Amino acid sequence: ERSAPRSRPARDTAPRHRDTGLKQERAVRTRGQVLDAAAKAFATKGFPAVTVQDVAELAGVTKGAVYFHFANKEALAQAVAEEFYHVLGVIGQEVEEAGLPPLQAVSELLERTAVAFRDDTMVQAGARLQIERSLIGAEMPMPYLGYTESLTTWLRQARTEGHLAAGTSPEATARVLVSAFFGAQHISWVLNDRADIADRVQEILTAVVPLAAA
Ligand SMILES: CCC[C@@H]1OCC(CO)=C1C(=O)O
Repeated sequence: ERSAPRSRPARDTAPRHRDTGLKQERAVRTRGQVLDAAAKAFATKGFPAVTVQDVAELAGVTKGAVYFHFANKEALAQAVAEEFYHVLGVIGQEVEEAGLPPLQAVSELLERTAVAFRDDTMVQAGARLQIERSLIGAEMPMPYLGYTESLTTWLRQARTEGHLAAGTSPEATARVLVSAFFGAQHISWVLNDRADIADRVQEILTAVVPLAAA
């Protein structure tokens, strides 16, 4: 006769679930530490000179822990560049949520971005990696266009609201602002490690925005 099915004790999911949760938490934390270390290394030494060992040492983890999260140095560069654009995106969202008049939003975006370039290692690393993109044998995010699009949207809104000087192109003005910002942050980085970038960006805004304003 068929044996009565053995009643099995309910699987005790708590410790395992808790254990998995802790493991996941630790993995997420380690990934963040590795990414921050990679940003510091890329920002200060540049992609070609950085080794995975450098990143492991800066993060205080083993090389194996780095390779657990990132297949190689190129993957680290891609992840840092993606995080760079995530940071720029958050700045854009914060300015959007501030509900400023469009020309003020343009200025606010560039002013906050200047501070991020001065103070945020992830941003500094992303900017340097984009300059070194031809040395990185991996697909890197498309630079400049997302930022230009954000500025163009606000400048078109300014035109719709009659705050743009007649004949001023929102698209061209956005490209001028991105080019000027890109150049200013690079020059500031070379000359004084971006200490004066906020002042340089203020000069751009003072020179360009009034010309665009109606
Ligand atoms: C914010 C202006 C553009 C920005 O400045 C440096 C850099 C690096 O690629 C940028 C980008 O990719 O959008």
